Amino acid sequence: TVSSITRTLCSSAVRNAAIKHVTVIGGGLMGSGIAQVAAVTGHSVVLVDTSEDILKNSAKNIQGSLKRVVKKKFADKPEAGEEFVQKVMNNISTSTDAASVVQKTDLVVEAIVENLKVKQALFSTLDKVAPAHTIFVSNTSSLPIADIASSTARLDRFGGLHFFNPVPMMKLVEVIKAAGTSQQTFDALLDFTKALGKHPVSCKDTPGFIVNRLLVPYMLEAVRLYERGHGSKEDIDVAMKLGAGYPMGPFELLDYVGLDTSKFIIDGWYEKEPENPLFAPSPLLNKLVAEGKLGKKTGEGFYKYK
Ligand SMILES: C[C@H](O)CC(=O)SCCNC(=O)CCNC(=O)[C@H](O)C(C)(C)COP(=O)(O)OP(=O)(O)OC[C@H]1O[C@@H](n2cnc3c(N)ncnc32)[C@H](O)[C@@H]1OP(=O)(O)O
Ligand SMILES: NC(=O)c1ccc[n+]([C@@H]2O[C@H](COP(=O)([O-])OP(=O)(O)OC[C@H]3O[C@@H](n4cnc5c(N)ncnc54)[C@H](O)[C@@H]3O)[C@@H](O)[C@H]2O)c1
Repeated sequence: TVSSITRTLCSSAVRNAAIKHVTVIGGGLMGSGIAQVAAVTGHSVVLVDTSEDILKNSAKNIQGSLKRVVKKKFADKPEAGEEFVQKVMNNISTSTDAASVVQKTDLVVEAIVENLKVKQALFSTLDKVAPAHTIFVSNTSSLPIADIASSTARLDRFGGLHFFNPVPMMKLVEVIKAAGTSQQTFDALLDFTKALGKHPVSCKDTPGFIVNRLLVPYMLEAVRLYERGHGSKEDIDVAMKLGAGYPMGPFELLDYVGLDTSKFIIDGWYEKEPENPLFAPSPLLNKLVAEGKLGKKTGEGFYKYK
């Protein structure tokens, strides 16, 4: 029955775990996925964003993604599938006021815009109102965890959890131990990652951790290859899919990740290491972002959608 499946998903691991209640800040691409996965695995989740309209859209996206999962899992039992979606959605509430909801939370996962000052301002506010035991993590793609944590007085209870897009499908989570992160916090984050059904890898607090330090320069090299006229976008994408076994080509993946997020990442690294040719800005990427063509999420990036 659906209850037994839900019971299996919401395993006793969650009942005994240190992290039961999770606040996810940012209901965009990543925050919605993180909230979904935490809710599916039996955690109580509050999803926070800046407006009710955005949160309505986040809930719609989570429901859409759950329906894709259910279509397979409950192929011959659509009613049980509906019940499952409802149960998961019941584990998620929403709010536009982070400070008022963190009072009961064990973990705050931040997935807002990739901007150090904005992230610091958020954590500095939350640090004053969250309970002492609450662990803070950022899902940042490229910023040093220690720089974000410096806005708080809980360096030992601050770390990184870097998820991958689309969160419900991607098995990896990079767990980042910054200079101040305590072993107890790091262990709790490893346990939480496993309770989500994900595979953790341990990372140092270095630019791009593991995946993005390799993936982002690769994607930018593809844009530069295209800018030089050495291949069409379509051919470069097909080449990397059929010749290197990647599920998406670099242009498809840039559109999927978001061109604004990709630009934030590369600009930040360029500022720190302007002599590194792998971090050089791309005129084409900058132009698309200036035109509001941010990829799949806005209907157009390197390609058109819809
Ligand atoms: C920059 C950041 O800091 C870090 C990052 O996140 S970098 C980006 C990392 N992500 C990647 O590299 C993604 C690469 N792409 C992929 O792995 C795959 O293309 C993909 C899993 C996204 C989609 O798979 P693909 O076979 O191409 O397409 P599709 O047939 O639509 O989907 C495959 C399955 O995934 C499911 N799926 C895809 N997206 C989903 C979602 N958001 N929710 C639920 N299910 C989803 C589909 O239902 C489908 O299931 P089925 O095969 O059993 O029917
Ligand atoms: N897109 C990816 O593939 C990916 C993968 C891993 C990590 N990340 C990182 O995750 C974070 C979020 O990325 P995304 O792709 O989900 O972005 P997104 O633009 O889809 O969503 C960000 C959300 O945060 C909200 N927000 C902004 N400021 C806020 C605030 N002060 N309080 C509450 N909500 C606020 C926005 O309204 C928006 O809904 C970034 O740090 C990004 O680098 C992105």
